[in-house]
Amino acid sequence: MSAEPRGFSRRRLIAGAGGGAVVGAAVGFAGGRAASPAQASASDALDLSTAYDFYTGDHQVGIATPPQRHLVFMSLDVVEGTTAEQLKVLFARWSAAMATMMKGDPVGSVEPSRANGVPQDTGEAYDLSPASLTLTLGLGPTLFDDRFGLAGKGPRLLEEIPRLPGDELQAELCGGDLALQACADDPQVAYHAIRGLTRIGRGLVTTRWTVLGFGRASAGKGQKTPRNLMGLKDGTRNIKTDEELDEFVWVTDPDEPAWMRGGSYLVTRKINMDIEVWDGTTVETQHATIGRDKGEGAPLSGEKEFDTPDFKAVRHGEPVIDPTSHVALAASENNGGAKILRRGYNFTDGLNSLGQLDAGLFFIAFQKDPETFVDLQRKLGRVDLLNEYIAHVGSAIFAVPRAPRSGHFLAQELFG
Ligand SMILES: C=CC1=C(C)c2cc3[nH]c(cc4nc(cc5[nH]c(cc1n2)c(C)c5CCC(=O)O)C(CCC(=O)O)=C4C)c(C)c3C=C
Ligand SMILES: [Fe+2]
Repeated sequence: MSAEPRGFSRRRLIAGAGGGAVVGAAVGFAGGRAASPAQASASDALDLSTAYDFYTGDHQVGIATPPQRHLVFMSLDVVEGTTAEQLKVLFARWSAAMATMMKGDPVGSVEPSRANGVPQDTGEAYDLSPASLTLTLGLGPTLFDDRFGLAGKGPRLLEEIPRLPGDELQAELCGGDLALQACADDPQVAYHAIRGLTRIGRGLVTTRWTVLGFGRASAGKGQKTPRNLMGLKDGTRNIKTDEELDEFVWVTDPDEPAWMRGGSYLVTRKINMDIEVWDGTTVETQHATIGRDKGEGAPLSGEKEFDTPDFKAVRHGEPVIDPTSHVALAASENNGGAKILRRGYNFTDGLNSLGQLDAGLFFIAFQKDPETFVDLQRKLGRVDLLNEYIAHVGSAIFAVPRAPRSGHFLAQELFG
């Protein structure tokens, strides 16, 4: 793990949304193996006093960190005419502010002593706990074009994601010179952090697109598997061990720039769900589409959530797990052993122009080689049964530098 939380106070230990186990006890899943909501247990509890350290060693926080409940993700563009020197100062100021806010502290005065003073910190997180806030910086491929004196200095594998099968991308939801990811167990803490960082960048960066995420749709080490907006457990077979992180997530290539070694490549996909259509399908169709059942989250070839799927199992002459189901296509067994770290969130933008629920999965994946994602999505985009119910509308890639040493700042070596 890249960071151990500091401080643990029972005082602030609270149950998860809805009060957890007891409240949900009457709810169950039709269609077979019933989930017991009583499983919503202590592992679901939050400790809002938890604070992560920004200077964590090799890896930035917000990657291997067990996913928090809320996300604010902001893509930004750098203003034309900005110099590398100005970007250097911005990264230094951002790094200092990130470290401060992750401790739960304001970035300067909330209430200036002079009546005509402008507050340095906007104040909406003033009395709130750190709430496990993590702040993560990413650098997009366009940062390394010829506008800012950084051409030729980008990471080796940082290239725009190519057009992929089934893409319905909207330009205004794609790309960006820079990305800021804030994750926290209190949405206001995450929002305050992004607001503060964009304020520090005023005049140098402009906002491009943003996503507010909730209900973490992925599981980290020791976490109960959450559900996405299709009601499916998401993250069961996610990367969870340090060995897998070393093998699939952290950049180790000695030919990569020093500031990238220990970093990773972040891919985002804003994926709309056709929720009304999904909600009108039988549970049997839903199971077949994903290749797992809904209540327990077990592979259709097994009984329990963590049973290893048997993609060769046959019943009445038919494969038990459809080869075009989502998990059959995505599983590492069927992709030469390749794995990615998923760290996505559910999102909603309210209603679309037709009055339908505008919601879906803000998919986030970290990997040492972006080609792993591209290969997977090329396959999924062609034949995944899930495609009937989803549309990829946003896409971006960012290089995530390694964590800075104490007293240094993010991507410092980039500026010579
Ligand atoms: C290109 C990568 C992937 C995209 C895009 C993606 C979208 C997507 N996924 C779900 C729901 C589930 N995915 C599950 C497993 C799973 N998904 C991917 C990759 C992408 N998903 C992988 C690599 C895996 C693991 C496969 C395996 O090893 O078995 C699951 C099952 C539970 C789990 O293991 O996490 C669900 C459910 C949605 C709804 C979605 C787009 C909206
Ligand atoms: Fe998936």
